[in-house]
Amino acid sequence: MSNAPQLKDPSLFKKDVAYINGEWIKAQSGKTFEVHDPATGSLIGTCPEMSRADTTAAIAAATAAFPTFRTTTPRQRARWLHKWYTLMMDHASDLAALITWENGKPTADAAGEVAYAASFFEWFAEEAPRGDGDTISATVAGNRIFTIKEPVGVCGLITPWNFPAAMITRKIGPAIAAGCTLVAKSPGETPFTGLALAELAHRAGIPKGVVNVVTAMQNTVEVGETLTSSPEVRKVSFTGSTGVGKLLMKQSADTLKKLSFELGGNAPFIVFDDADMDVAVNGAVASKFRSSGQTCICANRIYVQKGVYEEFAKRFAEKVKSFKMEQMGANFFEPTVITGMNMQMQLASEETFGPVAGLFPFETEKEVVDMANTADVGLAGYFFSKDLQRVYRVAEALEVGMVGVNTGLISDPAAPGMVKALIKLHKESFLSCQVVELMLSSEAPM
Ligand SMILES: NC(=O)c1ccc[n+]([C@@H]2O[C@H](COP(=O)([O-])OP(=O)(O)OC[C@H]3O[C@@H](n4cnc5c(N)ncnc54)[C@H](O)[C@@H]3O)[C@@H](O)[C@H]2O)c1
Ligand SMILES: N[C@@H](CC=O)C(=O)O
Repeated sequence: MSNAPQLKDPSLFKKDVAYINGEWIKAQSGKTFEVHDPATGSLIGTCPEMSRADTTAAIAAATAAFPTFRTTTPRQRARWLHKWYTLMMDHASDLAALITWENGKPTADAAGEVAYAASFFEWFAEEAPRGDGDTISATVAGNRIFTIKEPVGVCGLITPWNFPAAMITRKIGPAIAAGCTLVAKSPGETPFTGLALAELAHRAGIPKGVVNVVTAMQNTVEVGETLTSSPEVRKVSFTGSTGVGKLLMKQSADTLKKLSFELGGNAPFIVFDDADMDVAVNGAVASKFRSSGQTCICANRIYVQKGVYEEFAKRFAEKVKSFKMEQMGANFFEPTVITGMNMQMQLASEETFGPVAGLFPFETEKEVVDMANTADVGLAGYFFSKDLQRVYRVAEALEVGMVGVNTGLISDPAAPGMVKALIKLHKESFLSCQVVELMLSSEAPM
């Protein structure tokens, strides 16, 4: 059975070509790889199996484009990003259809991803003109120190299949805003969405060589080695598994690259006795089952205080039972809730990355914070409580980069990863501290 969508604009579906130096080209070897619909296993199409030679050509294009692109005004780069954002929204239904086709996520999730992905271009268009330096008092009387920010250069971007659009745009947005050029390696399982985005970059008028997208499946390691060993590539930004992150960091050592990594998670999700039960149940559903439980910031261990454990488990399981699968089949795993978990079980220490929710009972705040902090990774965490003092205490005690309080959704283009950035208080009051990382070089004295 084929789920091939009828696109309103079929030219967004790019088969057998990738985007280098403003042109749609095949792999130099002529080789291709197959991409399959994860729902049915049927063939979607083929993509170029790019190699070291193709990646080197893409790096050369980005290197040649950089001297001119870095001198464009931030305002002009903001316009390009805005245009790209508008084109994404104009083609939102086609992009969502491509995402569902190659990734398998539900159509509502795919539509949400397109809006989220486009929001990175909108947000970084607004940031582009604000990459100013500082004025600092010097230690010598009468002197002042000025700093300016410069684009770091060619960026190598590597992204995963679980967000075929959003993980690419969250890297390209800041790169373009800062005046960097780039080579993106899209995920082998879901390359067509990234290629459709490249087509929209072309239509937005982004100069040739600024955005290059290479595709590979069998040659993934070779492409990664080329990006990480190239002296022309000044920064690598990677989202994916911790194991591959470690490898890329080692490979980048010889050329001393700047690195930004978003790696695996194992988020604790804590429901205290005093939580608003409706908010907590809805938050757990949103955090655990968004994108079928395949997000790095998914609730992985759901800790529920004993006083509300039974009620929470019943209401949460009822919600999950009411899910309607768009189709059933061998490639789907039914959303599952497991109660009575303990810390010796595998789910307590491993990222599940799927639609399985394990519920752990706990008694005291100290006990749950200790359990939450046993993980060897600390990407995100969530908790639900109406006690304002507990909110600040627990938010600071959790050893994670992002904390959601009374919310299960913390993805936001304005929230930097790996920083305790987002605290959403009960009754919608909102506290946040933002550290915006544009892809800029270290500040140089004027
Ligand atoms: N922190 C985040 O924002 C975030 C987002 C999505 C996924 N993830 C994590 O990623 C994992 C699941 O995604 P995955 O299985 O696609 O991860 P993965 O690390 O296998 O793949 C991610 C990307 O890296 C590429 N890749 C794999 N091996 C490579 C190599 N040797 N050299 C260069 N590139 C290589 C893949 O082709 C893909 O494009 C989970 O652990 C998840 O938590 C994290
Ligand atoms: N980093 C992602 C989620 C990871 O899978 C996000 O932006 O939400």
